[in-house]
Amino acid sequence: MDEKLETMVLVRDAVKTYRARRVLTSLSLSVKKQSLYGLLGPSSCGKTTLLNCILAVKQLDSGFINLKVRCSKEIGYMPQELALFENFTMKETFHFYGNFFGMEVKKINKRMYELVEFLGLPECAARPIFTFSGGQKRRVSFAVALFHDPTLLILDEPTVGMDCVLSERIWSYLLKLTTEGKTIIITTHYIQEAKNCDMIGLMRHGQLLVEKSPGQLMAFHQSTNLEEIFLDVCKKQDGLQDAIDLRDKILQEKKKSSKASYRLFPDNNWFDTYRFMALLNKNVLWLRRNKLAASGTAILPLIIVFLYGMVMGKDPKSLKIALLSQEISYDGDLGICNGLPDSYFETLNCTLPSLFTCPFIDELHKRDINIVLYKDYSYIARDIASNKVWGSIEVPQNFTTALINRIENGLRTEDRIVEDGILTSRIDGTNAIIKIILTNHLKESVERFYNNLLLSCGMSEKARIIPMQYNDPLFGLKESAFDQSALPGFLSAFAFYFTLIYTTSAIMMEKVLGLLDRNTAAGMTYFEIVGAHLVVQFVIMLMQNTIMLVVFYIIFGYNFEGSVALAMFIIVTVNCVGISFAFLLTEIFDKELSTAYASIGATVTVFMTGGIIWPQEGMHYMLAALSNIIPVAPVTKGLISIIARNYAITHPSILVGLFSNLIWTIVFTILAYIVHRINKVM
Ligand SMILES: Nc1ncnc2c1ncn2[C@@H]1O[C@H](COP(=O)(O)OP(=O)(O)OP(=O)(O)O)[C@@H](O)[C@H]1O
Repeated sequence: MDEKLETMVLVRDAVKTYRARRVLTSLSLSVKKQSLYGLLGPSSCGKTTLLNCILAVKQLDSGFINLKVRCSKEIGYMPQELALFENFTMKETFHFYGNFFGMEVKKINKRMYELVEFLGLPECAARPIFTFSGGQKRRVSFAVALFHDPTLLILDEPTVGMDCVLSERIWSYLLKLTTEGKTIIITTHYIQEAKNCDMIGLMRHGQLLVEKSPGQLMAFHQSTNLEEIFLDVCKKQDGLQDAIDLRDKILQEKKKSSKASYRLFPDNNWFDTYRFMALLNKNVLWLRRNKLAASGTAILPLIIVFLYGMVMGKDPKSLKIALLSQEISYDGDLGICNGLPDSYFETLNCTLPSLFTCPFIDELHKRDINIVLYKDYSYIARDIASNKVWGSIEVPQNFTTALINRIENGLRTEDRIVEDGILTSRIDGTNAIIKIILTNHLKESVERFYNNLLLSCGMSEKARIIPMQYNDPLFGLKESAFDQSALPGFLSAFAFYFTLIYTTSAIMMEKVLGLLDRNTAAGMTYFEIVGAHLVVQFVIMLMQNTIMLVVFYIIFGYNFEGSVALAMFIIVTVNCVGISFAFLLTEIFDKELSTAYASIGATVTVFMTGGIIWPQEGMHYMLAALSNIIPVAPVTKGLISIIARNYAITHPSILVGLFSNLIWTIVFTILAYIVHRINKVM
């Protein structure tokens, strides 16, 4: 059989819907080997969708596609979008695709010079592509499709943005390629351009209206103007619209029972070392080219951990408290309390040298509380409202005498006198942490003041001691510090966040630019994308984890009881959850912004449910039960066990965390793969 008459691409009864919207309706098309096939039609008629289905980037709902190629290497695809790494130079771009297709370096260079010359591209191959003009960028994209000398070329509007001279050159080059054995499918809006094609397919509303050679079309419609012919064909289709609608209805019914089938590339491996290495080099090169993003992977963790070390858990200093003492006259300062001896209580003997307001104030000063004297409560209320003071303490008029009376008379003290000897405080509740800290300081100050007072009044130590003794904790620090105890939780949440944002941004960039589709059409598999990103991500996450551990435990000196290697291992498992979740998000969303919102939402959820900001024991009981299975939450307990308790990997709290991370990594990866498959069909 004459090879030229053999069919290279055969599409039969292709039906494709995007959600409920039908884009291809029972479309059949056949492209002969070594021919130039022009697929023409108005915008949105479904040309790109058809090409994507031919390239197996998308799947038909029903119908049949057969390609006479042995592997994806035999196809060259130029998408409508640029689909180029614009930070790469032209040379790097050609080398990436050359390596991707397993070409030798010598051959890559030879091909590069040929194409640069033919397409009139800038001589300086070392210039990044973003410095090129729009037309030059399109020519680089065209060159990429031709680069590995494929047998079947699929070009989606290659001449857009090119001047008529260049466009003419490209058409004659394409014709020359067909004489050299190539088959070409080309889409264009410029209908007249297609007069050079061997065959023209006129598409409208997802259907192929006509499939004839330009000569046949012109003879049949007695016109040399393809645009006129196209309009003529469209008018006839409009006349037939009712019949077509009826046929569509029948087809819809048929579609439910028929399945799509493909005969594509039998030897398209799920993993190819050339492709993998090219992708890996590309990821490394991308980091080298994007110095800002690369340095961000180190600077962001540094900034965040330094901020944590400098901000979290530090006691608020010089908090102002209003003092309204009816014992001491208001004169704007605390001069009346000046001159207290250092060993005040030892010389006091329940009386002099001053009123008891003063030693109490002294205790507050020792805790860095700033006392401001007031003469009237209305001023205090005004200043609390405007945040000038954090609360108030009121000292009754006979505070000193009432206290002495109470100490001397014990249980016999009258109620009225007991009341006169009681301090009243009112702390602003708008900031819960300051309220807790101030209340604690007040309690400690009163306790110490009262204890010393009892001592100075000669009360025996046995009677003075409060019936509670606080021993050192078994684990953790004696002085409970929020920053120390919250650190394991923050470590795991940060590890999740850093990997999530890096992975989502790297993949979304490629997706939005159309690079994922271009490379998928060129044979790149899901496993190769994931693998190549994992290798780079692994190095980055080890660096980020090391930065966090070094800054927290060496520079800031937080307490670390357990094994650093085990902590690192646990954090790496959190990274794995972050990466797999990132893959899922990038499959679900098409826009970078949506992925960013989802990443922030997920990180906030990890912070809220991981017992980091507030203990899990305080959660709603249903959520508290769920927190044991929410991603990352269980591992926080495991990290606490390592960092504060020096437990081994065999401890149940650590095993549960590891198991949870393993399960979530697997679940997210499987879900990402399922959504990836669904996206092809949708
Ligand atoms: N992923 C998608 N989800 C939903 N609708 C889509 C999707 N891709 C394309 N469409 C819709 O399908 C229709 C056909 O789109 P397609 O890109 O195939 O048209 P086209 O003929 O190539 O148009 P143009 O010449 O303007 O590129 C359009 O209405 C488009 O909005």
